[in-house]
Amino acid sequence: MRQRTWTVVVPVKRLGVAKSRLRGALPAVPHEELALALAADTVAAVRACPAVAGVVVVTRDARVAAAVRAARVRVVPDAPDAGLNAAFRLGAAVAAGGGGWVAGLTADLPALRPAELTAALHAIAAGPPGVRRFVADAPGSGTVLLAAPAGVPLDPRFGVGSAVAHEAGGALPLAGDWPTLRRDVDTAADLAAAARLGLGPHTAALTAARAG
Ligand SMILES: Nc1nc2c(ncn2[C@@H]2O[C@H](COP(=O)(O)OP(=O)(O)OP(=O)(O)O)[C@@H](O)[C@H]2O)c(=O)[nH]1
Ligand SMILES: C=C(OP(=O)(O)O)C(=O)O
Repeated sequence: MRQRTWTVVVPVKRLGVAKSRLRGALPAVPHEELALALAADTVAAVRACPAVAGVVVVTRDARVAAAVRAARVRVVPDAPDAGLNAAFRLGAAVAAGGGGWVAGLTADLPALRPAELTAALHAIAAGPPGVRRFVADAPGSGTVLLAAPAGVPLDPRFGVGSAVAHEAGGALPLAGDWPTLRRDVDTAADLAAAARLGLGPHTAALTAARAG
């Protein structure tokens, strides 16, 4: 897919309350730095994907907004402040203005490789027309990516058990060997698994600081 036909929505929670299950995973690193690094690496990988025309980051956090600002990134204040799905809906409404495909992606994918995201987006666009698709996380119960064709509402149902919820809502699961896309980081064990895949530079710098 050579054309940039996708807008990707990435909600990021306020750093002080984000990724609470990960708190203490890197004892020498302030938790907010770790949460910020995960988001920064995720957004950088999305920006590097040739299929992506734009990124919409939905956040109330000024540090996140400052860190992700770059070409093709639009920061939208999480004005509803009503949870992850409300943030996805807001971002999707903004992204729909682009007129292409819209994808919602979680911001906790620090090992994400642009080539894997590109492959997943390509598979979605080449699949059955008019249908929402999702990519489950590594354990299979959650969702890392939900995609909707132009004109179809994203209808996000993220949260515990979201893979079942998305399928029940009519989205089709996408099979594919994309370990860095599926590797969301909720716990210290997830972070270790992501490190084995290869972390993006922001998160890698923090884990290196711990080692040193
Ligand atoms: N803008 C926004 N983003 C959110 C919100 N809730 C979660 N997110 C983001 O959505 C992604 C996936 O959510 P979770 O894995 O549940 O993250 P979390 O709520 O920060 O983590 P826990 O506290 O451990 O449950 C993370 O990258 C969060 O930053 C929200 O209310 N608003
Ligand atoms: C937000 C989700 O889950 P988790 O918090 O486990 O990443 C999800 O998978 O929809």
